[in-house]
Amino acid sequence: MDRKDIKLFIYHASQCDPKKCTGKKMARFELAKMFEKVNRIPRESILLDPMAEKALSPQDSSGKGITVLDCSWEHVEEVFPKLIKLNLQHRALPFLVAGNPVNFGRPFKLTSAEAFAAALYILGNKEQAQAVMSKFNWGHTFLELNHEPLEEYSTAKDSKEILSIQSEYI
Ligand SMILES: C[S@@+](CC[C@H](N)C(=O)[O-])C[C@H]1O[C@@H](n2cnc3c(N)ncnc32)[C@H](O)[C@@H]1O
Repeated sequence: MDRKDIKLFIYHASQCDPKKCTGKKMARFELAKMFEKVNRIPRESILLDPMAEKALSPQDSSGKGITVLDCSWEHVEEVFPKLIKLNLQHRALPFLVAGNPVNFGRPFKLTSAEAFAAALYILGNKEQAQAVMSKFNWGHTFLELNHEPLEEYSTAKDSKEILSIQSEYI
């Protein structure tokens, strides 16, 4: 059993199709708190940022929660740099492949829900990761496809070791 659920936050940039948005669905199920103002992002939370220099590892402190930026992939390069001045822990997820039908099999390009599940798994909250994925009919596929790397990442001691494990998969 997970020690304690990690708080999940979504900064929603209102750029996606609300019917397909995985962040909105998580908020509907009360699995994450969603807001549309940058200043609501909890300071010192982990921001899942695909362009971050540092990879997420079990060493990271999740006490202030995990934040995902739910925006269109076309805008990530302009939106993330605007958040640099906030006091957040920017972290990239290591090599994992998408299990959702839109980007199936594509490395690194995960939905918000997959990004949360991956981060929770790496940080040791495997049951919470499964609870997030259980709301999506392709959710089990994401966890099955990535079972081996996720298990390995969850035993890494730091970000450097995460990169060394990742190199076995790339
Ligand atoms: C760009 S949005 C796209 C959301 C999509 N429209 C949906 O319905 O889920 C996905 C977000 O998940 C997180 N994310 C996805 N892949 C990631 C990765 N490889 N590393 C870090 N964060 C990632 C980021 O916060 C990113 O902004």
